[in-house]
Amino acid sequence: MRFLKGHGTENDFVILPDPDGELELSASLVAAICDRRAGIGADGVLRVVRTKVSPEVSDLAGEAEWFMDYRNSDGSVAEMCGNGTRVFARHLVDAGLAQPGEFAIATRGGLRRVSLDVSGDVTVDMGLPVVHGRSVAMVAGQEFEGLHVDMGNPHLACAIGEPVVQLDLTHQPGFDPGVFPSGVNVELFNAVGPARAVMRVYERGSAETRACGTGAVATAVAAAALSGETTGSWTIEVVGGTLTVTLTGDTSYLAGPAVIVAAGELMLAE
Ligand SMILES: N[C@@H](CCC[C@H](N)C(=O)O)C(=O)O
Repeated sequence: MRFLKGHGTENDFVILPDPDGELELSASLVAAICDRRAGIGADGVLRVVRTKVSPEVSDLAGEAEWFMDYRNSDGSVAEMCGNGTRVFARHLVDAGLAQPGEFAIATRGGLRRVSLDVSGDVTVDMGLPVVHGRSVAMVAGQEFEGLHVDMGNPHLACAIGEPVVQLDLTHQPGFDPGVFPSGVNVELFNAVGPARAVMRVYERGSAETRACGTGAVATAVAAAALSGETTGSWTIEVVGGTLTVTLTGDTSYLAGPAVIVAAGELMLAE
């Protein structure tokens, strides 16, 4: 099986081209591929499959030729992945499967429009963030309150007082299962200046990652709310680089670099 490896601000993915949807991608195979010692190593897998042969999203086939089938590194399925969408778009263009410029990608969270610019940055229209109210996360024995933001997938973005670099994010934060019955991605951030935040994230299904695109948008929404704003452009510093989030009131955009770094043949099998 051919694979590629790519990342967006060091949120890294194994890309599996499977245009006709022939691959049986079990949770255990995904976990084996993402294993950083015994596999290739990644935060998740992006299966590249034609939308029309993907029953989950085949209704989107008229608008998007390709479906990003995203899996977390533990093999679980997620609705959306912002950085994954950007890396997926980069792969489609590099592989000649899409024209540079603007096009749509099908995800479980719906259609996402992407555009590539000459600098190499990829921007995704992430849709309108949906704010559900406040909830709490327990991180290393401390309780933090945050904003519950739905980006297609669930987020709890918490502004905290202590520097995020000092946090112990080794373990899955505690959360209210009544609020998040399918789990949650937890962002911890420091608002560090006008329209700028430093963020770390513990992702559902993947542990701490060096960036999370949907989490960056959730963080921008929570940081904007702190200063009574709902629109504007936010710089989100993540462990793996810098992302730009623009909130328009009607939708949100996520922009940043996305690169393919390797290609090869996968020897792992079920
Ligand atoms: N890294 C992603 C989010 C991936 C999915 C997430 N772990 C979930 O289970 O919802 C991003 O860049 O958005």
